[in-house]
Amino acid sequence: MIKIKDATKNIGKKTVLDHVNLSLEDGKIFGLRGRNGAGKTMLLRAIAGLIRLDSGEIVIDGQEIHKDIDFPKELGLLIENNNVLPNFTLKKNLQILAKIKKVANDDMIDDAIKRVGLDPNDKRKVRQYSLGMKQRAAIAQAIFEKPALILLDEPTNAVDYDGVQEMRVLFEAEKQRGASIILASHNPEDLSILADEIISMSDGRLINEKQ
Ligand SMILES: Nc1ncnc2c1ncn2[C@@H]1O[C@H](COP(=O)(O)OP(=O)(O)OP(=O)(O)O)[C@@H](O)[C@H]1O
Repeated sequence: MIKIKDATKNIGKKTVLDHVNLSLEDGKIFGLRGRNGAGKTMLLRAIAGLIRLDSGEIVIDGQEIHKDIDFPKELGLLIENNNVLPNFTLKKNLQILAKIKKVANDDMIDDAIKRVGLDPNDKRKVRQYSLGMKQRAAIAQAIFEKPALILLDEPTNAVDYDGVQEMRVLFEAEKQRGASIILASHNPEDLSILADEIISMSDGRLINEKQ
C-alpha cells in the first residue's frame, strides 16, 4: 500500500508536485497520464526516493521514504534515460545488480531477458542494441527481481508494434504475480487496456483526486 500525503516539491520557482494526495492499493496497475511537464516523472521519482519532497510524505507499507527507508524495499524502476550500463551485455548488467540484493539467480535473469523478447546469450553490449531493444532491456532490468512495486515511465517508447503487445502481456503477468505497477504513458491504448485506475495530472496536481 502506498500512501501519498500532501506531497509538494518546488524546483526553483516552479511547483512541480502540488499537494498530491493518493492511496494506491497493492496488486493493481495505475495508469498515470498528463501533458508534457505535468509532473508524472516527478511523482515517480518521489515514490522511488530519488527526490526529497519539500513537504508531505510518501509511506510504503507503513514505512516513510527518507525517514524509515531511503527507497522502497522491493522496487523495479524504469525512468527516463534507462540506466542499463551500455558497455556490458544485458545479462552482465543484471548479474551485477543481482549481486547487490541477492534475490535473482541466473535462471531468473535468463527468464526476464527472454520475457522481453531478447536473447540471454546475445554477446552484444547494450550500446550496440537498437533503441527499442534498449527499452526492452530496461524493462527486463525493472522486472527481473520480481519486485513488489514497479514504476514505469513511458516503458513502450520506441518499442515496435508486436513488442508493445508483448510488453502489455508481460505487465499484466507481473500484476497477476501480485506486483503493483504505476505506468506513466502518453499511449491512451496502453492506459485503457492495462490500467485498473487512471491518475491524471496537470501542473503538478492531481485531477480527479483519489484518496
Ligand atoms: N531537473 C529539473 N530542473 C528543473 N525543473 C525540472 C527538472 N526536471 C523536471 N522539471 C520540471 O518539472 C515539471 C514536471 O516535469 P516531469 O518530468 O515530471 O513531467 P512529465 O509529466 O513526466 O512530462 P513528460 O510527459 O514530458 O515526460 C516540468 O515543469 C519540468 O520542467
